[in-house]
Amino acid sequence: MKKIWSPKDWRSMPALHMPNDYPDTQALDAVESELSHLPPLVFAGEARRLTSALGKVAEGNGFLLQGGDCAESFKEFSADNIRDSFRLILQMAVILTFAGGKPVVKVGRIAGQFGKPRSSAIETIDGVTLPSYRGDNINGMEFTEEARIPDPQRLIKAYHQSSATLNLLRAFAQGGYADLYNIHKWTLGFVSGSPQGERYRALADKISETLSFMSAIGITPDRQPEIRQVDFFTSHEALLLNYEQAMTRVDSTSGDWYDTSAHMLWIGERTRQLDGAHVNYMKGIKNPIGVKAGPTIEPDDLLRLIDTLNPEGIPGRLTLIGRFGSDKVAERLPRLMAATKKHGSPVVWSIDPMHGNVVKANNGYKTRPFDRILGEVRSFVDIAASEGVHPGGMHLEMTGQNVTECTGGAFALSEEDLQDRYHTHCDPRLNADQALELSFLVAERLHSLKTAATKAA
Ligand SMILES: O=C[C@H](O)[C@H](O)COP(=O)(O)O
Ligand SMILES: C=C(OP(=O)(O)O)C(=O)O
Ligand SMILES: [Mn+2]
Repeated sequence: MKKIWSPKDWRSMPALHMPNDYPDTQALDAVESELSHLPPLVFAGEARRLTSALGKVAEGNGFLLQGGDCAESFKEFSADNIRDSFRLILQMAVILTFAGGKPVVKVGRIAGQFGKPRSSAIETIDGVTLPSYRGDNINGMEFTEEARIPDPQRLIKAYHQSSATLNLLRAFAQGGYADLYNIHKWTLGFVSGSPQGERYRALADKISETLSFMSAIGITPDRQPEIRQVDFFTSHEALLLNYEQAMTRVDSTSGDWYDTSAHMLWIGERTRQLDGAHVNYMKGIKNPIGVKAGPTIEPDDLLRLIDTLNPEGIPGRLTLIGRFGSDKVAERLPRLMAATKKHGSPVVWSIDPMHGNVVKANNGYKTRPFDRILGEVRSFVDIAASEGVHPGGMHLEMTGQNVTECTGGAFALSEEDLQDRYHTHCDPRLNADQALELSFLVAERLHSLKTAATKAA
């Protein structure tokens, strides 16, 4: 008889990258119990709506834009930061929708993206060695012995920050801010004078003209509420399975298990072992899920993951997030796409051009050159076209703030510039200007693909 899945089954399996050095395990148990009684952050019906939107992407009728911080933090938590990330995603979505002529599904790496898997468990500075920082929901970033001790109360704080973040996002998405008639107002302060700001303004002018035309022929917001509001979804890496387990609830309408900590969850590159705890947990929840696929994955491994995570072949259930590096994508991706196409189970193919393109600058900063990021996305689009697969999405680490963390872009940020505003708690993010530039360049590629397909038809 088939064993019935339970949200705690993962506990008997190898769980990589989970902290096992909480000094007080009873305090951790108490926190997990407290979390399991706190209200859900998202509802099953919303997660199902995202699955269905992603199902359309899997069919080739849409594009997934997923992005946000590498690691959210307690320190950078503010209404302005949330607004800036939200409007950056809206702007990017407008650019991509206009070029592709297809709906853009908007998913933030936000309201729960705290825990980080690290390459090394320890960090040494000036001869002092301490445990690595692992995300604000585990320990503190300051380089002191005390800060680096895991504290379970941080999970509670992260829950409440996620809840407040979601509350504001829902208000922005549904309460008028995302109204397409506001399209000019979304321009971020520091971007407004840049080449990308100019380009965005020209696009916004065109859209405003279109809205006036639509209104003149009777297509008004009271008839088409989509003009006034957007669907915006949240996501994070399902790394801390004790937190995810505590947020897992049975949906009363379907009787299915949902992880109510976010609409979409994904499995990281370091925790996608077929017989590991993370895959076991993720196969039982009904949310739409993603899995990162890096340069070491072979087609057979990927097909086994697809069969395990989406045995019923539900469209929109599974997103594959490639992250190879601009120098490896051409060698690794074609055979993976060919294999998933032949296999036939529906997937969304997305690209994360961030995690395979990390370099260490001469001054020690961890950075990512804009050209490599762009290069990986362009290769992804071209490879998908030649394999007959839909280039379904893009997964980015970015912020609405004017940071200097990735080199290059229209302002040609140099390695020396990195020290000016390097604020990330983990990996370097695209700033708003770089993210808009990338969107325009990717949009051009998607547009020429669309034009070529129309001509061939
Ligand atoms: O975000 C992804 C990983 O957590 C991150 O790239 C790890 O960084 P590290 O190599 O500095 O540990
Ligand atoms: C940890 C991450 O990436 P990956 O699992 O692809 O290394 C991440 O997306 O922050
Ligand atoms: Mn990262």
